[in-house]
Amino acid sequence: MSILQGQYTHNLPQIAYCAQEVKLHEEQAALNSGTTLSELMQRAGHALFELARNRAVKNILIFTGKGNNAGDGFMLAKRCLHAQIHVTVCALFEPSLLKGDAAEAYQLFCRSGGRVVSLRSCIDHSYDAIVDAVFGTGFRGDLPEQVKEAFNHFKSSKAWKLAVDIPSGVNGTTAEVSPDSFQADTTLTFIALKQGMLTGNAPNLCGELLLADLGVADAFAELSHTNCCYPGGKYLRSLRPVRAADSYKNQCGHVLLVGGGKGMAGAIRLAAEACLRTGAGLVSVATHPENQSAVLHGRYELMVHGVAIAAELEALLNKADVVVIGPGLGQDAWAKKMYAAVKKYQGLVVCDADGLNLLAQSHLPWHRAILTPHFGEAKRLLGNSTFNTSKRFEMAEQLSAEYAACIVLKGPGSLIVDGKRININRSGCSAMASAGMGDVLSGIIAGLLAQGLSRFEAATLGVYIHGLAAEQAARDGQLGTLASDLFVHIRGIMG
Ligand SMILES: NC(=O)C1=CN([C@@H]2O[C@H](COP(=O)(O)OP(=O)(O)OC[C@H]3O[C@@H](n4cnc5c(N)ncnc54)[C@H](O)[C@@H]3O)[C@@H](O)[C@H]2O)[C@@H](O)CC1
Ligand SMILES: [K+]
Repeated sequence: MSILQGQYTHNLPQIAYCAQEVKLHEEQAALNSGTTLSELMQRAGHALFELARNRAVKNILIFTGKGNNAGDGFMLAKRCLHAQIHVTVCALFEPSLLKGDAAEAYQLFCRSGGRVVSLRSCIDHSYDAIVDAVFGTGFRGDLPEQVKEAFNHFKSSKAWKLAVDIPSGVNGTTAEVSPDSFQADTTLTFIALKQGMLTGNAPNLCGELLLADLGVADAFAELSHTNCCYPGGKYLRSLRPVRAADSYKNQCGHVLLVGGGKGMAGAIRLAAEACLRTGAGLVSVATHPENQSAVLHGRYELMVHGVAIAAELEALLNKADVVVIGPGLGQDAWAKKMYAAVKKYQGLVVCDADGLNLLAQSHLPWHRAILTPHFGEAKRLLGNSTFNTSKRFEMAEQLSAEYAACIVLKGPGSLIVDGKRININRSGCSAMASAGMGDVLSGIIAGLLAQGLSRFEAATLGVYIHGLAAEQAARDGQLGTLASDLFVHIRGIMG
């Protein structure tokens, strides 16, 4: 099927752009491909129509806005009229506000016999599909009240919900999400992936994500810039360390995990076991003397040291290739002594949990570290910074610059930022809100670092393995997924 016949794909590219970048270059990309923006709008309408037809939609409601996103909606509506699909277009803004290609699309719809209606006249009917053609790449800020009212009215409708380009309410550049945004089952996005759709709460609002490049992908890629990648599973799996047949344990890296304050043996044990399962050759634990036998119990591959004073820890640090600090560490005097000793360590460090909370008290950079904050920890690390912390990209980039570290900002669509490079992880539930999940992630990343992966690779592959293992564990049908349920899956994914 050619582009002109409305092609779209489930195979998403491994690169994403700011929504502004798409807006900036779409016209030139069209010209360089021998076409026009008006033709692109027709292609967008055609792709939407093919998608609706493949779903055997019979009775469709389309909400329209005042920009070109609405133009795509009118193109879809016109095709529905011609195909004798019952279509209702509810204009949430006066059509007289439409300009250029969108105004022309509206005229075409009217000339085909279409009429727009108000929200009041469509709320008492039911539809098998509801389409959001209100805002796309031009959206900023919060949704206007009449748009919220329309979306809220159909919130519990069982209709299939399709977002045109981006669900209205999602900022395609920053990933900020307005309250009452459109909750799509499917989003058909155009030309290129927009980074703001891929992280935080935005992926939940997009539902299944499809792409129609409208035949201008190559021209667009030549014109546009991005430092944001969206690596696929095949690439990520290619990063897995491979063990030579004649290797021995001392060649596979030695990780030292520091944590487990009084009465908190579980977190460090989870992190240490994740490290073993990811393939680290030797795994040592430095924990409060009270926890020594609890951490060792049942996992005799670990070397567990009860450590009371900094000098004991320093001796262990000298033997380690990679250090993890934070799981179950606490913030008492013992924890502060351990943290201070690790902060002086010159090698690679993964810092999580209370390690991050102690770091937030000093705000000192940590070269060679990977920091793995969730949203709350990230806010603490940024202190009294006044910028809007719902902007995930800015937040992660600022953390990376301030701490000179690689940042893993956890959450659905985890962001991995190292200097100027940004990855968005594809796995949906890398930071499931259950006890111990973060500890397992820090252990996986350290295990990968120990086997020679770069910070960026270890963080990227680590988040992928963790997310995939969590998804697989959840699919097993347990009531709640336990962090330790991930272990068996980690082995499978590591191959
Ligand atoms: N011919 C073209 O230019 C093409 C455009 N495309 C579509 O056009 C879209 C982009 O079009 P536009 O640049 O017109 O942008 P939008 O259609 O997203 O709308 C922008 C309009 O909404 C207003 N607006 C933004 N945020 C608002 C808020 N919080 N409250 C109230 N009003 C707000 C802006 O002032 C502007 O009038 C894409 O997402 C895509 O769907 C595609 O069809 C490809 C071709
Ligand atoms: K939309």
